[in-house]
Amino acid sequence: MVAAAAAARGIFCAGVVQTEKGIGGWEWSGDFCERTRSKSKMANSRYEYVKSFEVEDEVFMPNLIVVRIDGRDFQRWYLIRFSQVHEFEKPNDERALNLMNSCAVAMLEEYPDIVFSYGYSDEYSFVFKKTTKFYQRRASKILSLTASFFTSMYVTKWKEFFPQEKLRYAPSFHSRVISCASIEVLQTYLAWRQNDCHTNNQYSTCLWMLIKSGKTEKEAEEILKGTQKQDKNELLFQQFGINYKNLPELFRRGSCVFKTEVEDIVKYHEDGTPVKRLRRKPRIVHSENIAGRNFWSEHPCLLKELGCFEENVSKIKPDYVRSFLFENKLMPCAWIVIRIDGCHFHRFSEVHEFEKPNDEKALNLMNSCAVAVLEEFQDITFAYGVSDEYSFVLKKGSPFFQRRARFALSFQYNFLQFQHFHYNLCSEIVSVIVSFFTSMYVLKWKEFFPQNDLKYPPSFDGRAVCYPSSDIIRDYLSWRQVDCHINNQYNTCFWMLVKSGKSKSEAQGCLKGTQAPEKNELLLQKFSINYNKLPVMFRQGSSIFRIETGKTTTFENGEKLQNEVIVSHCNIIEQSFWRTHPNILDKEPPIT
Ligand SMILES: Nc1nc2c(ncn2[C@@H]2O[C@H](COP(=O)(O)OP(=O)(O)OP(=O)(O)O)[C@@H](O)[C@H]2O)c(=O)[nH]1
Ligand SMILES: [Mg+2]
Ligand SMILES: [Mg+2]
Repeated sequence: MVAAAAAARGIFCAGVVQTEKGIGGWEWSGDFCERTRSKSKMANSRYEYVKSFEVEDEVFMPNLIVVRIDGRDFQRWYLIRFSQVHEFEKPNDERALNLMNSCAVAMLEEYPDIVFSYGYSDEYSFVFKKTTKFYQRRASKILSLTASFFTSMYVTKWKEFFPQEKLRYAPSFHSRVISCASIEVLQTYLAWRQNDCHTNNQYSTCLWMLIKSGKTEKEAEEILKGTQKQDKNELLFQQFGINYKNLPELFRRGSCVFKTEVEDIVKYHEDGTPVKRLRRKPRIVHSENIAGRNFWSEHPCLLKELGCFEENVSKIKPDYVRSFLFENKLMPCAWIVIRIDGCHFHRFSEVHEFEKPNDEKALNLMNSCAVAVLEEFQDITFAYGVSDEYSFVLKKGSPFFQRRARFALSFQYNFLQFQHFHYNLCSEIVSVIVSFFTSMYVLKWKEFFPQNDLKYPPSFDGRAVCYPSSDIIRDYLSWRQVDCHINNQYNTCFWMLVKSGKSKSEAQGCLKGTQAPEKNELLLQKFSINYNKLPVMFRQGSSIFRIETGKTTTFENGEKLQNEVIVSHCNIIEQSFWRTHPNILDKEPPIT
């Protein structure tokens, strides 16, 4: 396969690979209204074999699916804390918690398969109904979409909860799937999370009271070392006159959101009497024991969609907790691609009136978000984007800690630029990239569409695929560029025909079975369009990578060449591109 691909590269001309079969050796696999609306979606080219590296990650029945999202760097003290930068009140900021709750309500409104959720601090767990078929139960799709939609809501709703406070940088969340083999396991999971809420809240209440009373953080930590629950309650009462039980339920118990039936007035009769209907609406509840039999049995919808709790949880079994902490790892020493794709962007582009078939502003917005991703994550060496998708290539894996150490030595910009992934943790990498990208998309929207409001929050899904060699990673990228070309050529013809008065099905008929040269001919003859003169971004997609600026920065222990992230619209199938930029796939950036 690789040899075949290399042969195709050899006969590449003027930006388009021409073979007997067409562009990039692709063969037409079907005729559809718009190419990107096709059932198979991806073009059928000789590079298509790269799809065989994708692995299935279905969460099989009867496992219950829980997705937990967690704010990235909201707390970890060694990085700039999101909560500190935005001056959250200590230990609990009611506005921040209400914002989290409001996003959780939006989640339940958007995804009917989520039947229960529980959250405190910067985390939220979403429980899907036992029969869910959401995204064919594929773990990475579910976890990425959940993190993305939540992030989108968080950024969108920020102003509502923090009217005085500007978002200083893009918040993002990581997420993971916890699969619970039975309702008993789910019950333990919920008990575990609520127990954590209680323990953390009690600890941080004591800690911050001590700090506010004049102790240093270190002194306060020392005082609390080894204390039991009862000791902490005593400390609060004796020293600060605080009865822990009287603190707000929101802080002590966390919040759950689930749907209950409420009577809604839908309209009024002529005589003024209301017409009421029962509606299922998400409700926020602060229950003392969310894993208790009593609480669960009070809510028929939870019993129906998830099952009933046989007994109360007497002890949180450590073996169960181990399973909650388990995460899938990606293959070591492989190139990793994270491909993200806009969720239902066909609708999104219609609602936001994107130009057809290509909207320059929308593509530039995607590119700008991808640049931000490369600036944030040094481990990403290359990105390629087209339409509503972006592929991010992570450097062939060296161990996470080694990388951290190396970059710590050459510390050059601000801290934010030196965040790395817990290397092989699949859900961590996928969710963080998708979430950060989404955050950027919402934040940057006005910069690219100053006249148009975002009508609803966009979301993206993502997946990770490992490729063992740089030849194959190049074939992967070639596959995406061939796809870009095929879609663009088809869509350009299709929309020109439609704009000239043909119906969509007539346009489809005209293009049925046509090959690349015929489409170019059609554009030239009928519309005087030279396909190769169309904007290069539409024809070749966008590639993003770092180049050296030629400048250096001096540190105590040496010098480092500066680099910058650039967007380029070039042919990445050709050998010449990779020869000109050997750093991207072949060697690590030089550090002296
Ligand atoms: N008009 C216009 N539409 C675009 C543009 N970029 C992306 N789109 C739309 O986004 C869609 C992207 O294709 P897909 O990702 O396959 O479809 P989707 O609707 O996002 O569906 P899922 O990805 O399965 O959720 C295209 O079919 C277009 O309808 C653009 O620049 N202009
Ligand atoms: Mg899409
Ligand atoms: Mg797409």
